[in-house]
Amino acid sequence: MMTIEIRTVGVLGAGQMGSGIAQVAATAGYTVKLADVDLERATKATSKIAAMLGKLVEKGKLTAEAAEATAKRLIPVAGIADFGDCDLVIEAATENVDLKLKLFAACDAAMKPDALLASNTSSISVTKLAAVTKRPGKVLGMHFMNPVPLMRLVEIVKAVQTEPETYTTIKEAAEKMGKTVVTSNDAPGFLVNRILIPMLCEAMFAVQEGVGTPEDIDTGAKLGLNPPMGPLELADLIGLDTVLAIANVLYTDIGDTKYRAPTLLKNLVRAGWVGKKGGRGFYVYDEKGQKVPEGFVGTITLNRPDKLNALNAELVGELHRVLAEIRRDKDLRALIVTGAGDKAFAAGADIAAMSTMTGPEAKAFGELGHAVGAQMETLAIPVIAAVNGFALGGGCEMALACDFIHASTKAKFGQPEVNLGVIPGFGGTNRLARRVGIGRARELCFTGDVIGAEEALRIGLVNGIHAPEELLGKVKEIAAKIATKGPLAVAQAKRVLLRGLDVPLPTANELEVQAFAALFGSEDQREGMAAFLGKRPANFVGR
Ligand SMILES: C/C=C(\C)C(=O)SCCNC(=O)CCNC(=O)[C@H](O)C(C)(C)COP(=O)(O)OP(=O)(O)OC[C@H]1O[C@@H](n2cnc3c(N)ncnc32)[C@H](O)[C@@H]1OP(=O)(O)O
Repeated sequence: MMTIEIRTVGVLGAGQMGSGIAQVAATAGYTVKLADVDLERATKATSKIAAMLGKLVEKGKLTAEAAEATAKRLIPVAGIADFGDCDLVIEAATENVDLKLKLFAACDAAMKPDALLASNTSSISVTKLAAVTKRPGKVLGMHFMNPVPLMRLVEIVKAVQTEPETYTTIKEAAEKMGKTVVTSNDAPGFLVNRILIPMLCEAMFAVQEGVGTPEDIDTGAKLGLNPPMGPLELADLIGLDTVLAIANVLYTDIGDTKYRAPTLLKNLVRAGWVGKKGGRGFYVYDEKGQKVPEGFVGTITLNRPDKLNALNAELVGELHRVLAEIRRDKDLRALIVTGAGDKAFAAGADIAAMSTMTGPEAKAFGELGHAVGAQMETLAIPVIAAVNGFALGGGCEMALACDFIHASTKAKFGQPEVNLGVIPGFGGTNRLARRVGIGRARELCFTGDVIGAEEALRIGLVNGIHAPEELLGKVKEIAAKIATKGPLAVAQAKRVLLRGLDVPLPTANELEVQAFAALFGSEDQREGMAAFLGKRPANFVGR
């Protein structure tokens, strides 16, 4: 039987997999028609692929001419109806059997009779897909790995109906795309997932049964077996919902309980913790998808909401004690300070308590406030104020003692002590002047004016403002980001920035040189630079 010569490839689905397939097919010299639910999505994906090709040119991995020619071969189309002249269509839609059956029937109706039809499915029976078409002999599975341009494997899955010529033609096409082919008969999970999914589930059973922590299981697998990634990290990357769906296919279709999904996996998916794409799975991820070490960010909440968290000696003393404890905690990498309730960070020192203080008592109270400020400034870890409402008087001063401030759009700042016949006593005068400049500090301290979040942002008192319901989440993201950096480096940066304020510039620069040099030879310096050169994320340990 004659087989078709492949010149034009249709790719259905412009997501990560479909775009990757379109890229490698166009790079191999095929004309590629890329379709999704509408032309806009297909066009966006095509532009993204062109940008990706541009990056390869920048890195010297592709010539500008080759990138331009490849981009020209990529044609976004409105939908399946445009696949009429395609010699091969590769379906790369969401892993949903009903959807794929519908798309297969639609492709079959739109395509010329001798064209071949492949699915990128990772688990759905290709035999079942072939059966809804009028060309079952020309159907097979073409399971690419993610990310398609980088992963060398394509798993070709023969449906029961697949004709030998179809297999040969597709194998040649995959090889022309630079892939190594392995061949699987149509069985649950095919080859790769039949091996992979039980392995990932076994790692999850180990967590579920308390055999080890996710970190130890992944480290054990990486260092003991040498894969680039641990099983739980990989499960998070694939998506726990996808892992569960494939595990369910294996269990249902093979019928052996050894393929059952762990309850832990089901619960994580029920919670919406589907891995990297959802920001949380076995690990927590920041907005860039970088793993955030958990337990490294602490939060102190000023908790006296009925008095707008006004700072009496008891609360300030407690704050001092907790900060001393935090100083001894070797695991923490960032600290957040915020206020309880939705109205105040802290509305100042407690006026009722201060109203009866003698001069010496006020001195002791002021010294206690200053001791807390000094504690926060000299902690090795960054302290971030999340100002959720009023930060007046001592409240503003506590925020100023933090390394930097983010605030809710509802926040209000001020040093209104002059209204009470006193002045700021917890460091407000000088820290405010250092933060916003002497002129603005003078005006705020002399008038007792209260300013809103926008103005605080404008004068540089706060670094960012956020919707009230988003404030803590945003600050946690910043703290989590800091927690992924080298703790020794962050500590030195904090120390030099603080001490540099009090000395002449040449001395400050000398401090910087000393701190810079002191970091060399640390485990973290070696790890950070090796990670950059090895093109992998760094794993800092704080030594
Ligand atoms: C060193 C540091 C020094 C010297 C200082 O910090 S001096 C204090 C500087 N701060 C202030 O002057 C602000 C005082 N508070 C206010 O002006 C207002 O409370 C407010 C504008 C912040 C909010 O007003 P409002 O929404 O109307 O709320 P209330 O005033 O009714 O407050 C609710 C309860 O909290 C008590 N409160 C508020 N701030 C303080 C404070 N700094 N010290 C003691 N108690 C405070 C307030 O009295 C209310 O209590 P109750 O009356 O309900 O018992």
